[in-house]
Amino acid sequence: MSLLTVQNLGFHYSGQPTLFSDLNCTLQPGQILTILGPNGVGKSTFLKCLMGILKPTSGSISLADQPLSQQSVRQRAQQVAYVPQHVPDPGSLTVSDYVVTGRTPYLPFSQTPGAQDYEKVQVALKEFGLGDYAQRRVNTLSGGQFQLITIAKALVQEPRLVILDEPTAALDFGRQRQVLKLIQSMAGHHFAVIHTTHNPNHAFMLGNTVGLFAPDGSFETGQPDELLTEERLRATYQTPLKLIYEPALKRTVCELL
Ligand SMILES: Nc1ncnc2c1ncn2[C@@H]1O[C@H](COP(=O)(O)OP(=O)(O)OP(=O)(O)O)[C@@H](O)[C@H]1O
Repeated sequence: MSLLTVQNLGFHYSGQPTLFSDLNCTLQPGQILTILGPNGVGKSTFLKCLMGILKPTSGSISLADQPLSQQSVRQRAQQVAYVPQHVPDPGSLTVSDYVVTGRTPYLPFSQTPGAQDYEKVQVALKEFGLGDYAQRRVNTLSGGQFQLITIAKALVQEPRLVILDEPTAALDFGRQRQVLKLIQSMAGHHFAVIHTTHNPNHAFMLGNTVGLFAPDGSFETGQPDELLTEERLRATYQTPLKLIYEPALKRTVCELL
């Protein structure tokens, strides 16, 4: 049984051309799917279909063998956490009060979070080295700090699948590594993770599975070393680049020329 099964998925915005029309993939617990593709090809749109935010034009999505469309919002939220590219401004909440909203799918109607929920928040914040930020107002954080907080909120949701749309976009080099290591650690704890990135090196670093959108919207999955050829990456990004096997790293790196 797969955790996630996507079959023949298609989508177009009303009155717009088709973005993708036959997208297929499966995901098991502990698997990481790194999604690459050019700007505007439909990566975020695909993630929104997975979250039930957008209704696919065709095809099907099942979570733990149950069609996504038959699951309640609460059921879905207990299984899947999503960190969008643009998170709505949470105003002047403290970091702690913002992150604890990740516990909402587990709280009985109109019940406020308790001590156990806040403990989970502290654990998640410490994981990011942000334990001291608990009482800071969210609207006083930098863009990168806020991005980490949104991932911490997804973690306290304790889902089976974590979907992250460009989680490293606002992060410095060190924080990027921290998030990639966190993704690896989540997979090690049997979470499945789907994330998008514009850096092919993230796919080579994580290994596991890569999903590549070609400029025409076709989508293929495979092992990074097999799927990410120079030819495919050049065609994807319409730019000269080179793949080099780096023995000291024991992996391939992608360099722009
Ligand atoms: N609500 C909308 N209505 C109409 N078109 C939209 C809407 N949202 C996105 N699009 C268009 O759909 C296409 C795919 O957008 P999407 O955000 O999924 O791309 P992406 O691959 O995530 O891009 P990026 O890498 O730049 O974040 C783009 O051409 C975008 O302009």
